[in-house]
Amino acid sequence: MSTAPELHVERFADSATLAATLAGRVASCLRERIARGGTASFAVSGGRTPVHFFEALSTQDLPWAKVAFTLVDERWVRETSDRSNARLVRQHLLKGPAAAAKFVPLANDAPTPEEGLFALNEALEALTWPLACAVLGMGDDGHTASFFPGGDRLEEALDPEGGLGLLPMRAPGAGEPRITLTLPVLLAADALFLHIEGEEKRRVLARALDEGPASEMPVRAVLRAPRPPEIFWCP
Ligand SMILES: O=C(O)[C@H](O)[C@@H](O)[C@H](O)[C@H](O)COP(=O)(O)O
Repeated sequence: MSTAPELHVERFADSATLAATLAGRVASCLRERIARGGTASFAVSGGRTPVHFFEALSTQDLPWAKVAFTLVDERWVRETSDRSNARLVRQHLLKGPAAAAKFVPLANDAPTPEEGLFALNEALEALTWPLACAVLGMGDDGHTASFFPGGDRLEEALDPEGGLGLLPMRAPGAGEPRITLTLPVLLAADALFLHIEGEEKRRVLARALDEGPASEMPVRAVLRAPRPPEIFWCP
């Protein structure tokens, strides 16, 4: 895989080994922040990739009652939908020791993300900002979070000086309307991880590391940040 020199790619033999290591890293970030400030928060991505990681994280030995977390992004669907990232979190992460953490979902009963935004921003005040860490995923189209190619608010979401932490997003490849943390909020985290699995994602990452506009493959905005994410990959 060709990478810019400053990018650190950790390769693992399989998903279980990757999950255990990433869960340990996230737990260390949280412990460090709790030691400094008493509480800590993080954000995770949804999709299909993070199931093993969620399971591994849920068993970490942490003072979970001091932890609050949210999603990096969410599809604007009910939690009964199997497209709901909150549903995935409740099934695979918010259980065992981790059930003592506070989970702030990124969707509510409002008909649209625009109408739900105010209440979500209020709910997010329960988190400790900036985040101790955030774990991103990546789609085959080069999106990360809900930074989709062709996203109607992509420019705003990727603006390093943007004042908003949470934005609705609609895009041709996104399916439902989405809601997403913005780039500055993610980059402000103490640590940022990009978790990808499989040969296709490896090829997508290689393309993203080439020159080209971030609007075409928005994950580039993260990869080109002054402090890029640590990349976790397995076949
Ligand atoms: O809600 C979402 O879709 C995600 O948070 C999204 O950004 C995800 O990380 C990628 O689409 C990868 O998804 P997969 O893990 O399903 O490939």
